[in-house]
Amino acid sequence: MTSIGGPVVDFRALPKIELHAHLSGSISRQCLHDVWLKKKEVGETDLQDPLIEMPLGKHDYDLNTFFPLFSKYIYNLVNDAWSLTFTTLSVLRDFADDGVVYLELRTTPRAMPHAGLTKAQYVQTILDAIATFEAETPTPSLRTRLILSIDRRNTLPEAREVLALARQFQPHGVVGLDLCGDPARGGIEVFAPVFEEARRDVPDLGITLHFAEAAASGTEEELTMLLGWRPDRIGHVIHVSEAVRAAIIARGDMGLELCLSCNVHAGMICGGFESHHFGEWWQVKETVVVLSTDDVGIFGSPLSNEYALVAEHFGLVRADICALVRRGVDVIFGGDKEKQRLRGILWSE
Ligand SMILES: CNc1ncnc2c1ncn2[C@@H]1O[C@H](COP(=O)(O)O)[C@@H](O)[C@H]1O
Repeated sequence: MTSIGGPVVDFRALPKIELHAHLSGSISRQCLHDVWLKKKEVGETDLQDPLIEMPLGKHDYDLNTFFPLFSKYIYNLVNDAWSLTFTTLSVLRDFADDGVVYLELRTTPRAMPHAGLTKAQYVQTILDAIATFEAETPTPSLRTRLILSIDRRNTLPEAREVLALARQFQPHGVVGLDLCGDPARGGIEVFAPVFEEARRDVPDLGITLHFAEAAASGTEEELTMLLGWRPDRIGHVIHVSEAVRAAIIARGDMGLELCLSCNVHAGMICGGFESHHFGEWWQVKETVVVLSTDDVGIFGSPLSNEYALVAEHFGLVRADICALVRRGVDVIFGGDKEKQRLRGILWSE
């Protein structure tokens, strides 16, 4: 709650939309611990307790220590249909409890050979968990859609497979395609044909790209190429030159998924919250800023807290906060009907 410059805002009660949340990074440590306990009981894991691996309260993972959390730990723990369903349901519950009413969850399709799960079954399992969650909630206010991610480490055939899965599952709740992964990994120009095909052949599939997250992925050459793939939204948007900034503005109505806590805790920007580039963008009329959590399980800041942070550090008052949330609706991938539903739910003032 805050009373800065106007009536108090209960940020948790404030209905919010979340457009940039990675499934595996959104799992709470307690939930990972519960999975671990269950697997330990039946002798299915030799992994260390997640609460030791990632102690509660530790959020200062930088880009070197962050990515291995997935490849070396979380992917080895969440490695079958049961744990995938269990963790997905827990993530949905956490977002709903935090007042999120529309969620675009993103994930990299991952085969689980040890459990006999293909990438298609991985996607299907998550969509089933979303359907179960919506069916079990008496008056479901949270609606969830899925974005499939291409990881920068993927090969071209793997990237093509992600697009094929997105097309296959589009009628069942997949609404977009993402490019994510370690920004230190170069060579992403190989994915150009995949994103070009998506834009050309599946125009109603949204495209969002991790953009200028690190100096290595913030070269003029890479960013010009990424803008050439005609994304609807871009994420992080940190290392941008004046020329790229102008190109983003000139595009008009580009969604900017900004993740304050992630960027500050991971040391991706210089300085604290008050120096975050949210301050440079949120009043730019030609773009649409959407606050996002990125990986709430790792960085520990739910979406309600991201709103509290911008109120505290950038002086947004209640009317600004409500306008910021409402504006985000323009760039969701969930279609006009969902936009209409959201406009009826979100606070006007
Ligand atoms: C700094 N923030 C970030 N930047 C880039 N990629 C990120 C990320 N946070 C998460 N991921 C990507 O999402 C995967 C985990 O979720 P899923 O298994 O796909 O659900 C990570 O392996 C990484 O590739």
